[in-house]
Amino acid sequence: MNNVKIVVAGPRGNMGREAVKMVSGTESFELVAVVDSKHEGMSLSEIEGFHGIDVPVYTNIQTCFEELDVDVLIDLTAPAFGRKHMEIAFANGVRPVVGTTGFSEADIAELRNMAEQKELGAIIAPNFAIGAILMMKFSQMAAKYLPDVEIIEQHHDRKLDAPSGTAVKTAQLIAEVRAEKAQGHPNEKEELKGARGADFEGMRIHSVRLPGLVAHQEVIFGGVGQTLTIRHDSIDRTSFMPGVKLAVESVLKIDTLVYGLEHIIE
Ligand SMILES: NC(=O)C1=CN([C@@H]2O[C@H](COP(=O)(O)OP(=O)(O)OC[C@H]3O[C@@H](n4cnc5c(N)ncnc54)[C@H](O)[C@@H]3O)[C@@H](O)[C@H]2O)C=CC1
Ligand SMILES: O=C(O)C1=N[C@H](C(=O)O)C[C@H](O)C1
Repeated sequence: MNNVKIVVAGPRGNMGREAVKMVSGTESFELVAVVDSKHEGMSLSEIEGFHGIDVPVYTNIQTCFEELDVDVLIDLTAPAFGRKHMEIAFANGVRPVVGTTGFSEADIAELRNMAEQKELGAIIAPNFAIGAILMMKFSQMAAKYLPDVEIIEQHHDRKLDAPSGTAVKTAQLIAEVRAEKAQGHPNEKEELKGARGADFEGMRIHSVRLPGLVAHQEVIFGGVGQTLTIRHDSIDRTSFMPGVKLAVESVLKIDTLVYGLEHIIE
């Protein structure tokens, strides 16, 4: 089989840098270009940290797809651009693997329709780390028995979206096995707005943003006389790369949109 021809959008970001490294270091993958918010017309090799990676930089993703033969787009940009990039990828017959967070349930349903109309695979994965996928799956298992649950996610202070995509996905998975449930005292009152966090079908989600953090989440269950805490920590962004690689390999074999890597990892 020929090498998978890949474009990475967001190459200078925390995740994009790791993805460029992973793609360049994978024998069966070929990095054909990057899409950046600046540096149009340059070679990636001219940008600090990318010595020897001689591929063109595009600022217009449509032009990139028109000029090059591309199989897969890896999008690691910002919530405002993920959806647009996916639509342009579908229009050009390119399969998107998207780690960018901030998609609504309506976005995902609409994008799934587009993927199916074009018979193209697409993967949106709020978290590519295997440990995080297990944290979500274990949380879904625990919620059947301990339905009172709160989520505390902690991230670096450059993160644009809150709550994190992982926290939302965790709450969605728990909601599949738990009826909507008000938690806390029925007469509780927030003396300071936001003190009880965001409300997802009664589950509270709390977002911490601090320098020094990478990506961490605790799912805390409370029962009579006991608590259970399921915690995952990404202490380095290399934790996400095996999942990105698996998603690229998997997206070539499907013709719909898959939301969440738990559907790919058996
Ligand atoms: N699914 C997962 O496992 C993970 C997902 N993420 C998500 O990935 C996204 C990126 O995260 P980071 O790398 O930490 O952010 P970052 O801010 O370090 O990097 C984003 C990069 O995208 C570039 N960019 C912005 N708009 C662009 C556009 N229109 N075209 C091309 N490039 C553009 C920026 O210049 C920046 O270099 C976020 O949405 C984050 O939540 C982050 C870590 C893991
Ligand atoms: O922005 C990040 O850093 C991360 N974003 C993803 C999310 O929103 O869940 C995945 C991981 O938590 C890191």
